[in-house]
Amino acid sequence: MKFDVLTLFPETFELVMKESIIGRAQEKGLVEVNAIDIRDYTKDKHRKVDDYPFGGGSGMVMMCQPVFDAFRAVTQGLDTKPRVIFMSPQGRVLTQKMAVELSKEEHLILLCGHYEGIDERIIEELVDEEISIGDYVLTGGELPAMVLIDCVSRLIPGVLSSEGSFSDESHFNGLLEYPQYTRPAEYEGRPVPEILLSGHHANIQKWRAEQSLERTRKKRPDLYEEYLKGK
Ligand SMILES: CN1CCN(C(=O)c2nonc2N)CC1
Repeated sequence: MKFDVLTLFPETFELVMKESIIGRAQEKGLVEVNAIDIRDYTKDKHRKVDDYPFGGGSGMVMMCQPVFDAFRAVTQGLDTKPRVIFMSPQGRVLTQKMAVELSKEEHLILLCGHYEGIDERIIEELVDEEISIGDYVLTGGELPAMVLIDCVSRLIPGVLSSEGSFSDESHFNGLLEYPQYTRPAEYEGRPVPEILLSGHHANIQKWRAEQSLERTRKKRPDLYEEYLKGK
């Protein structure tokens, strides 16, 4: 899986994407994350990439030319145009289901905006889909892009140490994950549920399924309703 990220802050990615699971996935050749500096493609002698919005208003808007040329550099010579995702508060909010869908792609281009936004002609011409990580406003698209790369990459076979790692996780099956405990069996008078010490795997699995249902019902009734509909 290849992610080409068009950004004004490539160093942010290099720092975060070489760590932990994503870093190891890159070392294994399972994932490739390329941060492309949009500023390298400006034709302006002052390396300008933004300008004042037509019609007035506060803030600056990212200009077409550097983004179009960065896109062309990344897609030059490709037989097919990769799916282009613009990280935007106006997009569909990212869910695990969308992450599973995206993990089936071979190559994604993620466009990170900054300032007040980007020239609409970029979205009309280059963007296939806008994706948001939540209904709040961030400074730029870099953190949302890293969130997307993280939740998609961990679904790629071989990235997580054991494939079962994510099948019990929250949202994998539409429910929240059961409670987790580790040693000691009692901490300051607080015991671990007996069932987990029983070694009876069938009973443990049953208890965990019940816990997932119950905590989803309590913490996320919206997900619980969806889950019941799907049954
Ligand atoms: C131009 N810039 C505006 C702010 N922004 C977001 O708030 C955002 N992106 O993805 N989910 C979000 N929420 C990113 C893009």
